[in-house]
Amino acid sequence: MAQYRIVSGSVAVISIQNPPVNALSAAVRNGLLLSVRTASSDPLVRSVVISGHNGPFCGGADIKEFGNVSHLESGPHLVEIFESVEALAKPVVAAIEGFALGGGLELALACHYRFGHSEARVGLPEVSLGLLPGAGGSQRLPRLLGVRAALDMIVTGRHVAAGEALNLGLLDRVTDGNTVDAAVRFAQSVEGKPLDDRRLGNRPCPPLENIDAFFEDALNRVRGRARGAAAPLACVQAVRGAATLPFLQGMALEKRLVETLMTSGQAQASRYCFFTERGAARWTTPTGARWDTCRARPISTAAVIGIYASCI
Ligand SMILES: C[C@H](O)[C@H](C)C(=O)SCCNC(=O)CCNC(=O)[C@H](O)C(C)(C)COP(=O)([O-])OP(=O)([O-])OC[C@H]1O[C@@H](n2cnc3c(N)ncnc32)[C@H](O)[C@@H]1OP(=O)([O-])[O-]
Repeated sequence: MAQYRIVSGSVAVISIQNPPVNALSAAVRNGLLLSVRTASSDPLVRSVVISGHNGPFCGGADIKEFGNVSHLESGPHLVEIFESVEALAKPVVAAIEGFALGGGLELALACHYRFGHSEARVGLPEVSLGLLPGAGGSQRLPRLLGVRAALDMIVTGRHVAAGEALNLGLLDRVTDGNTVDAAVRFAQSVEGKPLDDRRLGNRPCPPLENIDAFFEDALNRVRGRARGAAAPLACVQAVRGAATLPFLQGMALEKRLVETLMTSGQAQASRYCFFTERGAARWTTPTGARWDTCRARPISTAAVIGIYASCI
């Protein structure tokens, strides 16, 4: 569930393997933490690249595990894994192809550098599941992009294309070629360099003028759009924590907020919608026709039926 290999003599490549979207299931989380610890203790390893197997980087936490305590507790928490990544004394480069969403982007934010393919997209869509980024995203993203850009991404949950992510500073490099190869070459080029200023948890959030007025306005705007949804308001509260609290206190606030949302009826309903929308697309008929094998029949003739309404 997380493949570990050494390339170019000194670079450990950790590849997340959980098709189809490389979701961070308990097995992946166990494999990821083990791989990070192996890379940390392996004297041959001087840098690390984290990638996704067979296309996407990572579609986030495994939504199928939500509400299932045994599953959630059968692997380390994402916050613990991401703290280990960020604290590693060797540079860690995220090689993002396809998409890095939710916990997948939070993993990339815990890395010291982020490479993206030109067609990749990133985002924190947790709000669409009635949640908020619950593994450091609400605290690290504002420290990287500033409050305004981070709040926009977190409250809307929108996907950001690689070009915009590069302009925002979310990606350090964008490539049209093989992202992992480019990330390996870059990782080698930064081996031995200081990492303190690359650790987002160490950074203060860029200052924001009139912070109270800004967040009051943000809350009012979100209240107007959210129509009773709790998650968008909690997103604003979490980002305000990033702007006003030390990192660890902000992380504690994020944890309280996401734990409250996770058990809410709104989040459970959003998860149900997520899976039923996908289930509805996989229809079958009593005659055996299926969504994945049926083919549209060619239309050779058509008729027009008009309704003539006399007005005299
Ligand atoms: C801690 C952290 O802060 C928080 C708490 C989190 O991280 S919460 C999680 C945040 N992440 C998300 O919100 C991303 C949700 N996924 C999507 O937006 C899309 O899936 C996609 C990634 C853009 C791909 O679209 P697609 O059109 O190519 O394929 P698909 O048909 O949609 O999905 C293909 C198959 O993958 C399944 N799937 C997709 N994402 C999944 C996920 N995150 N967990 C589990 N299964 C997932 C989906 O149910 C379907 O299964 P099946 O029907 O085949 O059995």
